[in-house]
Amino acid sequence: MPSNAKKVAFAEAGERSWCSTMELFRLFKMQFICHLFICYVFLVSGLIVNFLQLCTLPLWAINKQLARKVNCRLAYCISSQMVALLEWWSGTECTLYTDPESYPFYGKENAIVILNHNFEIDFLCGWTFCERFGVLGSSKVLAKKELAFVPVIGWMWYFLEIVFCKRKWEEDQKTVVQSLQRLKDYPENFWFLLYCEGTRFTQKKHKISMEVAEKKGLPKLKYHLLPRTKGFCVTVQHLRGTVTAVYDSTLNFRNNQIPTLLGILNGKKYHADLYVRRLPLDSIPENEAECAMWLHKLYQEKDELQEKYSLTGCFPGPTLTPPCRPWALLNWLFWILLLLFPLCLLLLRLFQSGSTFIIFTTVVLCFAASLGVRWMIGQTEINKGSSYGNKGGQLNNNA
Ligand SMILES: CC/C=C\C/C=C\C/C=C\C/C=C\C/C=C\C/C=C\CCC(=O)SCCNC(=O)CCNC(=O)[C@H](O)C(C)(C)COP(=O)(O)OP(=O)(O)OC[C@H]1O[C@@H](n2cnc3c(N)ncnc32)[C@H](O)[C@@H]1OP(=O)(O)O
Ligand SMILES: CCCCCCCCCCCCCCCC(=O)OC[C@@H](O)COP(=O)(O)O
Repeated sequence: MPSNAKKVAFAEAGERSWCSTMELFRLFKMQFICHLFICYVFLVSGLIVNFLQLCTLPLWAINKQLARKVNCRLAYCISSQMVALLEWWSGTECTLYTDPESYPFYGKENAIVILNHNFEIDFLCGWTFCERFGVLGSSKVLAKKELAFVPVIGWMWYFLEIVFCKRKWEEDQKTVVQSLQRLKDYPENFWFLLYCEGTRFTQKKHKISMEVAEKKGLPKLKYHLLPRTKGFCVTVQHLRGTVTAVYDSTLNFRNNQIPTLLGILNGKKYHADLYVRRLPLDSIPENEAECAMWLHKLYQEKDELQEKYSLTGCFPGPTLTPPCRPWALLNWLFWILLLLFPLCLLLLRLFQSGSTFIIFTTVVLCFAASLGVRWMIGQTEINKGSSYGNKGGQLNNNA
């Protein structure tokens, strides 16, 4: 055989074996036992971190800023596991569309991030960008109160000084303002995420919110719910001087993909596109009514941008994607290695004991833990979402 033909045959054989290895790996990622192990690592490491966070309580009294910094690092240990799952396990790609003048500011200043709320994993894509710009441990959000009770993540948020709301303004006003005031001397750069639509997009919620828009004489939106302005205005008012810009962000997935956390766990690869526009905070009116109108106008512009994306399949402007960093993966590997040994030891002891009762109890415990994680994943599922926004024209229509 001529040497060129040999080289081609060799390359083809190499490619075939690479493809079958990848196929095997794809099948491996879909196995329940893998998911069980990932969930075990997440739960046990998460509870260890929650416990360590609890241990930092006395430090708050002695050195508050140090306690906050320690808690940012501890929180990173949990949230970066989910980022590693997205980036390294599922191989999901995230492309950033933004202008080169704004790029150097990302991760170097405090900012309010406004994001559309259509996807079950939009928070996770947000976290990925936080990770790439080095603000994952300190990232904040105006979150619904129900999430504070989710083990691991919700408990971690308590120590991160996340702002919670009941989505009942009369009850929220005081606590939200107090929580925002506390962030004024935060020792780390942070991004404060606001889903101004207040709930995930569903056809029903969209129809109702457009009826509200009509009543208010506001233009109808095709791709967004009508934004709730109170949270945004109060955040701008109380973080003025602390935060320097608003990042108007719009997220989409290529080829009309509908990503889910279960899909990520099964190793399914998605491609996210994020468009970010940096708007200096000084450009936002101080007056509350004007600030609310500013937000409505922003959502009208966001809607036009979505229309362009749905027609062309991409956002306008250059892409400047920050590279994937190894730290999330290294943190995950650290916990895997740390927790693999006690698991093996436990299983060995279990089978050595030969006790049907102990084996049965362990199986029941594993089943209960996997149900627990399934419930946590359920928190991200839109069809299990709240009924907030399902009734129009009322001030308080929480689930
Ligand atoms: C370079 C890279 C850049 C970016 C990277 C991207 C992101 C990364 C950033 C950070 C990541 C950080 C963390 C992420 C991790 C996890 C996050 C996960 C989830 C948490 C998210 C949530 O929980 S969302 C739900 C909670 N949050 C919110 O609701 C926020 C928005 N809401 C508000 O601001 C509200 O105002 C409020 C909650 C403060 C109060 O709500 P309430 O309903 O009580 O009062 P409102 O006054 O707002 O509403 C009444 C007015 O609304 C009118 N109305 C009535 N019905 C409707 C309807 N169906 N639709 C619209 N409007 C309606 C009503 O008429 C009232 O009108 P008024 O004129 O009287 O005001
Ligand atoms: C490696 C990890 C594998 C294990 C996975 C465990 C997953 C736990 C994830 C819990 C994170 C919960 C965050 C959910 C955020 C969210 O999407 O909230 C929805 C709200 O905005 C709006 O709620 P709604 O009004 O119901 O639309």
